[in-house]
Amino acid sequence: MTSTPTLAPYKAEFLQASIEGGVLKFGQFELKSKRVSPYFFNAGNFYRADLLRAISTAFAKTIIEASSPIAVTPLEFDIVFGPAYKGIALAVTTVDKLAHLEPERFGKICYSFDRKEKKDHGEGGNIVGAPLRGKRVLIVDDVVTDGTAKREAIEKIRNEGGIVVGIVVALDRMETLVAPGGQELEDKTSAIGAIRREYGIPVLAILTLDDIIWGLRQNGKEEDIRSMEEYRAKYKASY
Ligand SMILES: O=P(O)(O)OC[C@H]1O[C@H](OP(=O)(O)OP(=O)(O)O)[C@H](O)[C@@H]1O
Ligand SMILES: O=C(O)c1cc(=O)[nH]c(=O)[nH]1
Repeated sequence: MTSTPTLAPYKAEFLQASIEGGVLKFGQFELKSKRVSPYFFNAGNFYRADLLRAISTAFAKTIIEASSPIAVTPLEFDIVFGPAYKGIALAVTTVDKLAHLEPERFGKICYSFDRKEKKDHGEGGNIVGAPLRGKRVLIVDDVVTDGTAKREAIEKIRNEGGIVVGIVVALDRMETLVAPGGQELEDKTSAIGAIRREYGIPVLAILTLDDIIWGLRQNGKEEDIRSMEEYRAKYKASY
């Protein structure tokens, strides 16, 4: 069984803020897939200034790392796009944080997000923020469950003439896909792996299930560690 030997300080800080802020909870939760999980990451709970700062810092640092000129394939983008609703705050605050941390490179980076329902009066349309046509777009969001919301975002961006260059999520749950009816599949592919293959784009995460288990081992409860390890052994994807 794999486990992260250590975490970058910004990831460890993000993990700690997520637990302390009640964003990452342990117990029993039914997922969108109908699977019962011993943990749940509710990005809707990042509503307090200090927590928002923790998540935007973690997104910005993950993006800065991936776009470093010394990375194998540096991520290059013009716009950070957050799918409605929870992605909106993530995109806006991440752009602000990128510009703050690296003003030379990211001082003019833009944000954009979609409306869930098209607006047919005033300025109209279904995109708010920077126009996407001809621009390289990086999607940020909380988690990937089955990938439906990410596929919809990709289609919307492409329909507006944007070029999707990658996705960064807060958490990679590292688990296998589930059939629409909730049945387990023989195939051990993850939703993130399926998106990577289908669109040929990088999908990065600030934290993974392995990271959370590593963090719990430092100062978590024995029973949480046990149920998380059992869950990982049962559902871990092969990617
Ligand atoms: O479908 P996936 O790509 O696997 O992602 C699952 C998404 O679904 C939820 O958001 P939802 O689309 O319900 O919108 P919300 O932000 O308004 O809650 C959740 O917060 C994820 O972002
Ligand atoms: O699978 C889900 O429904 C899901 C899991 C999770 O950890 N967070 C979330 O918002 N949704």
